[in-house]
Amino acid sequence: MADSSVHVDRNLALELVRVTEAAALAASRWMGRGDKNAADGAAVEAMRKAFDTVAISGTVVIGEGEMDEAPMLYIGEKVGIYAKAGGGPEVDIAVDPLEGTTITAKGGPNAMACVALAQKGGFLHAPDIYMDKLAVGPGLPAGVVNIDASVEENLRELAKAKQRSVTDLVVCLLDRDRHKEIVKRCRAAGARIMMIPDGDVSGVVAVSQPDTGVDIYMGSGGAPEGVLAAAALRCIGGQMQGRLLFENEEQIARGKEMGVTDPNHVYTLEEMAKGDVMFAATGVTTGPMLRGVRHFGSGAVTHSIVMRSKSGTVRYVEGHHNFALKPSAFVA
Ligand SMILES: O=P(O)(O)OC[C@H]1O[C@](O)(COP(=O)(O)O)[C@@H](O)[C@@H]1O
Repeated sequence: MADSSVHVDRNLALELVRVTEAAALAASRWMGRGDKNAADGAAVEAMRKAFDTVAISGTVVIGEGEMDEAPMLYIGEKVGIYAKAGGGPEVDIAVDPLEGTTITAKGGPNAMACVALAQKGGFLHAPDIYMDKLAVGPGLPAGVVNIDASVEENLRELAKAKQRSVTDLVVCLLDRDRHKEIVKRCRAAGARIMMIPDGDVSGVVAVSQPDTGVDIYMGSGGAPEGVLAAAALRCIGGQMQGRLLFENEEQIARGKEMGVTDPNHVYTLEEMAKGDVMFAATGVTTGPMLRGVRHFGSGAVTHSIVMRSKSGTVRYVEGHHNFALKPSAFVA
């Protein structure tokens, strides 16, 4: 194995942004056109192509599915300049080329293209099932909330740590029937709720961004999205716990193949995304963290974030794309 210090080269930050920009530009062409599969397909294809020019030997560990169900960016696929040639930094990659396919199809807020990168073995190999998630922002005592504690207890402890009342807290969760009980209990405790239609990567990340007003994220969503959110929180700060929600024996067997020995294990942030981690995302539609792609005939403007756990640096990048000089970015 190569020297781990070169695994996540800081110069890769802008390379990652190019990858998420490509996916976002392609997906944005499908905004509001009512076809979530076309939007997703365009993002996947553009992201896959963009990876061909990134100076890594990458392995997709969180991707579009198994090799037999996804033609591109499937779990185990090798990507990057050195993938075939050999050499280069060996890294693991987590992708969600379009986080918020339905949002994009409807022209709603908060869809984005995301990528995370870690040293080999850095990411939890999460099967494509649900994960129960609990997240709070930075600057709080370790273990202030716990996935095994009750909703009421978590709200009480969080309010105490923030020196506020429970009525000041905002809980973010996906608007799903399965969350009715959590919603009922949060409301009964006096907390306020922010329901999002989709896109729990940005829902979780919102706890680390004071501007969003979100204090805590609760509820279940995709496990792959949980790992991506964990990668982002490792960089931007915050606490998160996740528990895989296996629904049947088949899923447990699949989990075992992927290295999950205890189906009830509660994963910490570090267990989901450990070591030196980078996270990049480009907005497809506008949300609290990122502006969506803005098209203007001969070009487009993209807004991206890229961050790294080792340095804690968070960069926002505005890309001005000229379709006359870069026709590949113009994907109709
Ligand atoms: O819609 P479900 O089944 O509740 O799944 C929740 C998951 O779907 C999303 O809302 C959006 O996923 P897509 O991008 O695949 O549409 C994720 O952010 C979330 O983790």
